[in-house]
Amino acid sequence: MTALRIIVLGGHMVGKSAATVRFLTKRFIGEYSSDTDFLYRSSIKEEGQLIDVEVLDTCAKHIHPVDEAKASWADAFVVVHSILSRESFILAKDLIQAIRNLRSSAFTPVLLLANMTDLDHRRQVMTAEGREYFEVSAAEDVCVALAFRTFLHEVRLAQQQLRSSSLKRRRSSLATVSRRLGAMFGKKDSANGGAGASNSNGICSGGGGPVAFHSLTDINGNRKSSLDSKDVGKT
Ligand SMILES: Nc1nc2c(ncn2[C@@H]2O[C@H](COP(=O)(O)OP(=O)(O)OP(=O)(O)O)[C@@H](O)[C@H]2O)c(=O)[nH]1
Repeated sequence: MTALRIIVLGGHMVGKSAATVRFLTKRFIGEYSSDTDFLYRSSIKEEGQLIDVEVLDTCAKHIHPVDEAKASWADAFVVVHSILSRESFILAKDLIQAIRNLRSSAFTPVLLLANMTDLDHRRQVMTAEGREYFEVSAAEDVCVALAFRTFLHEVRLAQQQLRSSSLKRRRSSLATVSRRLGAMFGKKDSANGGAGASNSNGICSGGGGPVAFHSLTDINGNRKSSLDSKDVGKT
């Protein structure tokens, strides 16, 4: 079984734990905790192979939410902010910079989650600004699983490709997977009676309007993929 280690980072009360638990629902071992870092272990099936996933849900109360030890422990990073808080968005960007400074690895996948889209009327952070990311609602379970699953999928691919140490081959393969995922979620969307759809900008929309925009960035801020996947609505 292959292991994958993920750290979830972000400001206070942005929904890190809610998103983590939502993703790991029915699989997580341990308790929901908001006062300390909390490590979840789970086995997730990925293309017929069981992956041992460890997710470290960090506590925003720490002065240094990510240090060298954590940065080198992790294979990948999920940075969460709330669309209701510009401050949390700025912190998310700072955290990505901190990860960049701490990591020695050339490839460090980062997933940005913009949480609390169910409270869109109170939005302070626009989808058009800043880098691309997934928009989710941990409370209403919108796009959380899609975001994590897509991320895990691409991280695994990148790891395999790194092993074969061909940068050119890696880029090409990521694009292929992106297309496959697009087709896969497109089918699911259609099977759900068109509950979700995405426009030409890749913004996913569920029954209630725009809910997700997604991509991966490496630690240098370079976009790792451009997915055309359709929103699966409530995943
Ligand atoms: N409306 C709404 N509330 C949410 C959402 N995600 C989380 N919450 C609520 O926001 C509060 C904070 O969520 P947590 O998951 O504990 O946030 P956290 O980032 O882990 O908090 P810290 O303890 O500061 O690290 C809780 O009351 C959640 O129920 C969401 O998508 N929408």
